Amino acid sequence: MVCQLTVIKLEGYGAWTLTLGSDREYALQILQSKMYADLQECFSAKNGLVFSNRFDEFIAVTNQISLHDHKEIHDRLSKKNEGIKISMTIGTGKTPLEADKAIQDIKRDTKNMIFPNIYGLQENCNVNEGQQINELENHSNQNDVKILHIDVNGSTSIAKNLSTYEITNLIVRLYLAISNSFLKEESLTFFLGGDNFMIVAKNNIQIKKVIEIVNFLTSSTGIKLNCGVGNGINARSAAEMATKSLDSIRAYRKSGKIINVFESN
Ligand SMILES: Nc1nc2c(ncn2[C@@H]2O[C@H](COP(=O)(O)OP(=O)(O)OP(=O)(O)O)[C@@H](O)[C@H]2O)c(=O)[nH]1
Repeated sequence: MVCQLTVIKLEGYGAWTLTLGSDREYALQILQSKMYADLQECFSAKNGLVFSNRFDEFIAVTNQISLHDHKEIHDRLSKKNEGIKISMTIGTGKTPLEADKAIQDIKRDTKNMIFPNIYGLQENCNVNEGQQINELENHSNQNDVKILHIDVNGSTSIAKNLSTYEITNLIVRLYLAISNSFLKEESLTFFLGGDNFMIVAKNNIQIKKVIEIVNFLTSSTGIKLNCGVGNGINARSAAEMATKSLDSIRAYRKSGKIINVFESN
């Protein structure tokens, strides 16, 4: 039962932004969104999923993605963005929060730099005959990844009498409430756009607990939420199942059956 996360950071970014002068914001926004697109393309091709955490750093769920794969992506993106230093730190834990905290410690110690600007724990790597470290021991065939896809039930009608920015304010408040509740369960929430959130959850969270949290969020915010739960051997397959579960909730609703939390597999 292991969650593998990779934090991707733009290193020395703050200082580098100053070299662009004051008329820089548009350029930074273009760079950050292109970087996110490139990372999502590279990691999703290997069945991972990247969340744009704070725009200048990204959190990817990388179960089943090897150190060698990371190096390949790192080389490709470094070549494409020569002025910018990218770092990747790979960490594992029993829960997503534990993996995130491990990353913090791994990055602090330079002896954990396995390749230039790629950090990880040596003991998580196999050494092959050529004494080259090239694989993380992460090829579990178990459904280690659990992802929840939450969206607002009927957001189109809720938003009818609100302005664009008033809707944003509502979504931001909702984001904070979801993040706070799931962080207590060592699970990490990300905003996807529109009225959608994904939670990288600890894989032994009970469905009973998820229902309790979703009901608490609905009663404390006054906003009805639906939550699809998915499990998979990697992030993409877990996210696919979570979205499938959410689509099932919509299908049930159409047939008159109201369910707000559903797990497909
Ligand atoms: N990232 C992401 N965004 C989505 C997805 N589905 C819908 N959206 C976004 O969410 C917005 C609202 O769409 P819906 O959630 O379908 O609308 P709704 O009125 O809430 O309808 P129900 O969810 O069926 O209750 C859309 O404009 C999209 O921006 C999805 O699977 N992923």
